[in-house]
Amino acid sequence: MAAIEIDGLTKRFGDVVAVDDLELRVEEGEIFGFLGPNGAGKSTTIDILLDFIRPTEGIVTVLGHDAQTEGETVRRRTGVLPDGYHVYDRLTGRQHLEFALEMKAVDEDPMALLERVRIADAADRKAGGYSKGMRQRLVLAMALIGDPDLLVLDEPSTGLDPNGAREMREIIRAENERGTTVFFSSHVMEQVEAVCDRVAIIDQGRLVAVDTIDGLRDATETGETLYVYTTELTDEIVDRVLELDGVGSASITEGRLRVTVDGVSKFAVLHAIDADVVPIQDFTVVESSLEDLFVRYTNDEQEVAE
Ligand SMILES: Nc1ncnc2c1ncn2[C@@H]1O[C@H](COP(=O)(O)OP(=O)(O)OP(=O)(O)O)[C@@H](O)[C@H]1O
Repeated sequence: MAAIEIDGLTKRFGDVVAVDDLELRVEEGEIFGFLGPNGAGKSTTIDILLDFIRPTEGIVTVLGHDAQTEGETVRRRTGVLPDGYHVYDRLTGRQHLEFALEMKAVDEDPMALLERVRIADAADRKAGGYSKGMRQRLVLAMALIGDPDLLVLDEPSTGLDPNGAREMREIIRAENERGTTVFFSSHVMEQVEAVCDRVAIIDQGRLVAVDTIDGLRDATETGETLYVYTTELTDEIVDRVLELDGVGSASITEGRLRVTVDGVSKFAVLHAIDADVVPIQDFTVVESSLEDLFVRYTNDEQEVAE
């Protein structure tokens, strides 16, 4: 069964089309990345999944329930870490959980929940003194009450330092291993890439790609990019490099020679440049990044729209 099934979803706010005929299927047990630049329609889609807002058109099914007619069941089985969340500065972590458990009439151990998000040692400290990452994890602990089948995380890594983001990813993975499907929205490819099984990229409300991380990587420029520092750099040198075997592209970028290599060893290309074209002083190698792909997909879409 699909954990989330979105079929022909459109949401208009007056003249603004926030979501445009979106089709998406998230399988049970996946960590699914929902990626798009600011304003792409991510929050709107999440709000529709949880029936906080109603679609203009389309059908959304969450955990086998129609999001619109069975919104309450969907929300009961889903844990949500919203983009804008709030903690009470004067309450401790433990008090937050005790309060949330009472509200939901669930009998669980607050400490076990705090342990799952790795802030049990701060259970009796006031949340006002927590770091941003700890506050966020406290809200996540409240979302974990009742062992949800689906976790919806809206921009969970935004504003966290690299350690905080890594810790968040580890917690997400651990929850996923307990059997929870995770729907993870972000506008930063790097954060999604590190944790998700599959990724959908949306832009201006439209789906522009959906694939595994490896599949997306295959769709990017294959191979690697070399940045080569040479004793001399002219258009003629670039033309000569372009003629070498295995060179996909060559150009001058920020005073360096930028070369993409296809199907041959980068050392063969470097050797040929050094021996036949121009002496090499130094070089760096950069793996083609998914961030580049993301920028390309979303920029291309903008060009199409313009
Ligand atoms: N209540 C609303 N009324 C009018 N326009 C809205 C409303 N909510 C969202 N929009 C518009 O819909 C589009 C999609 O917004 P949405 O918040 O879903 O994007 P997002 O991908 O979540 O962006 P962000 O990463 O900035 O949160 C934007 O153009 C936004 O201005």
